[in-house]
Amino acid sequence: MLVAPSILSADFGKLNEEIKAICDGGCDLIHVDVMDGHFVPNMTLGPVVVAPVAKAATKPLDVHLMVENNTFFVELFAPLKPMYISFHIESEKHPHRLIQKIRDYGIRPAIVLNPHTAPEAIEYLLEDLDMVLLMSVNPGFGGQKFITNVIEKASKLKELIEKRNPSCLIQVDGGVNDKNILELKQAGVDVVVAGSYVFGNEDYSKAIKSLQV
Ligand SMILES: O=C(CO)[C@@H](O)[C@H](O)COP(=O)(O)O
Ligand SMILES: [Co+2]
Repeated sequence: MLVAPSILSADFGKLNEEIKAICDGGCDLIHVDVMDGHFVPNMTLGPVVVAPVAKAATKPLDVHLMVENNTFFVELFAPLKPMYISFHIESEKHPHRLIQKIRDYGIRPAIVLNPHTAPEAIEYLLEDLDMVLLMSVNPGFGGQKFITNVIEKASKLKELIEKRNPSCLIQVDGGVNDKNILELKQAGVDVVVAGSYVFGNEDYSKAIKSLQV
């Protein structure tokens, strides 16, 4: 299991130290939550803050867009060369076109599904994707309770992925911790995002390793 700590739960007063700590602690990716105050009722990071993060990081960035104007934000974040950019299917009228645009920047495209969205909604996009992110909380905030039916959803998505594009990864984001990690693994999940669990632990390295099952 790959682990992507979400810096939404980091101490922004010492962001550089926090980035160094999770990288030295053995994380696989650094999850960056971008919120616009429209698609979700919260606002977070722009490229001005994320640029020094990208500079300090020794692990690749995984940018999770929670915005209405996806194209605008893809153009803003592409110069930072993240490994992944993911956008919500619920906020995009032309997902196939946007996937190509992300790939043209040399970035791996991923799509995010809110808790109510069925995996079938993206069946005909799977061939073009490197990762699908299933939200296991409502997007907008860290520290929420894990929605357990994501386990069943991950198993269903896994079947579609086996049929359409076996190299596409499944990522789960929200409320992930050492109590639900094995179930996620068994359902076929490849990458987990963990914010409050990692940054709420005194030993980031220990917390990260406890999820690398
Ligand atoms: O995208 C989001 C929230 O919208 C996440 O990436 C959270 O930041 C995860 O935080 P925890 O649920 O792990 O505390
Ligand atoms: Co996220």
